[in-house]
Amino acid sequence: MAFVTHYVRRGFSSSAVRSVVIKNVTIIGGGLMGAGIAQVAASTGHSVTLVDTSDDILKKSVKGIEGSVKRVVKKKFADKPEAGEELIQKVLQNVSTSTDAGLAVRGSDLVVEAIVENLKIKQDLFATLDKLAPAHTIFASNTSSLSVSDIASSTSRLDRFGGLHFFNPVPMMKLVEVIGTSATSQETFDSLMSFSKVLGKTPVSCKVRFTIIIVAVSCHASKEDIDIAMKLGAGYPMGPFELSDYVGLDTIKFIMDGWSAMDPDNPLFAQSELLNKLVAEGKYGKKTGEGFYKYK
Ligand SMILES: CCCCCCC[C@H](O)CC(=O)SCCNC(=O)CCNC(=O)[C@H](O)C(C)(C)COP(=O)([O-])OP(=O)([O-])OC[C@H]1O[C@@H](n2cnc3c(N)ncnc32)[C@H](O)[C@@H]1OP(=O)([O-])[O-]
Ligand SMILES: NC(=O)c1ccc[n+]([C@@H]2O[C@H](COP(=O)([O-])OP(=O)(O)OC[C@H]3O[C@@H](n4cnc5c(N)ncnc54)[C@H](O)[C@@H]3O)[C@@H](O)[C@H]2O)c1
Repeated sequence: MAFVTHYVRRGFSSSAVRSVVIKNVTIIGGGLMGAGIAQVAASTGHSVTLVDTSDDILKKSVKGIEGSVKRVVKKKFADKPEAGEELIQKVLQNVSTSTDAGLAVRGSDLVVEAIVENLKIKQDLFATLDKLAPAHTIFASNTSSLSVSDIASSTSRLDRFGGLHFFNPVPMMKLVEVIGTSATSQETFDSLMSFSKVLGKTPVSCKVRFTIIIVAVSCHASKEDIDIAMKLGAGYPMGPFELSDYVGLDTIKFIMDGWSAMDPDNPLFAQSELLNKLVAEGKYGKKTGEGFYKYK
């Protein structure tokens, strides 16, 4: 099923409407976020290629997608199990996997990157893909904290580059931040907004930083008290420590290190000994079974 995204070029009448058909989506990075983005794209009829560095990781990604779709179906199709099973199969049929990003992007209309939160690695990936993807292909990064302009700077398609910042867990969170750089064309920005809506998300074009997590990690009250206080006092569904374990302490450390490198004198970005210790011990949170909290 192809989704035609109509847009009006800036300054042209609607008769000049050009359409971008977003049907084939390549997602690079099959971790927490990439697998979730692949799931919602496949669930809305897109043909998805999920790329990661090994078949073992991709097998785990697809297993995670299947488990997540089953959780959604269990609720949505409680009284129609056959229809639910049909949806599960349909979603899985829409997802193919590859360890060759260069090959995968050859047929893509949109490439969404959700790899490790490291600027150089993202830039190197996009520089390679820029030479192999078709001219019309839009590139988007799911980065939490890096400048989309900096990431885009390694490519020649600055007008067809933006940010698509999904929130974790992707199947449940409606919010998507669509980031346009000063070079992003209106067509690209509109296409990313329309694509997010087709996924059933609510796109906004702004940047929200998670200061709450930074402040909490530097607090000296117990993690349990802080989490309880934020849930019961501020209505958060998860406290900052619980959320950090959910996001991944490795990712949070990448973000903190990036911000402290950009703004070394800002006390908000001072190194956290506790966070550094946990990451050094491989305790990344829910994804490794232990972070600030232990998981069964
Ligand atoms: C230093 C700077 C740090 C920056 C950090 C990076 C920030 C990043 O860039 C932005 C973010 O993402 S920030 C992060 C932003 N994100 C947040 O802030 C998240 C805040 N947390 C929440 O919104 C809720 O706790 C959850 C929705 C996660 C869980 O819901 P809950 O009610 O608390 O508890 P529940 O019992 O678990 O689930 C109930 C039902 O929901 C369904 N379901 C759940 N997960 C599912 C999945 N993955 N798939 C499918 N379905 C899923 C399922 O039906 C389940 O029922 P079941 O019978 O168990 O199958
Ligand atoms: N975790 C969150 O809550 C969250 C939320 C929003 C945005 N983000 C952003 O999304 C991105 C991914 O975060 P995550 O939590 O999914 O990380 P993750 O560690 O769970 O997954 C990253 C995946 O990328 C793969 N990868 C790394 N380099 C690669 C390459 N060159 N080619 C292909 N695959 C590669 C890794 O093998 C891994 O499977 C980061 O930029 C992060 O800032 C994370």
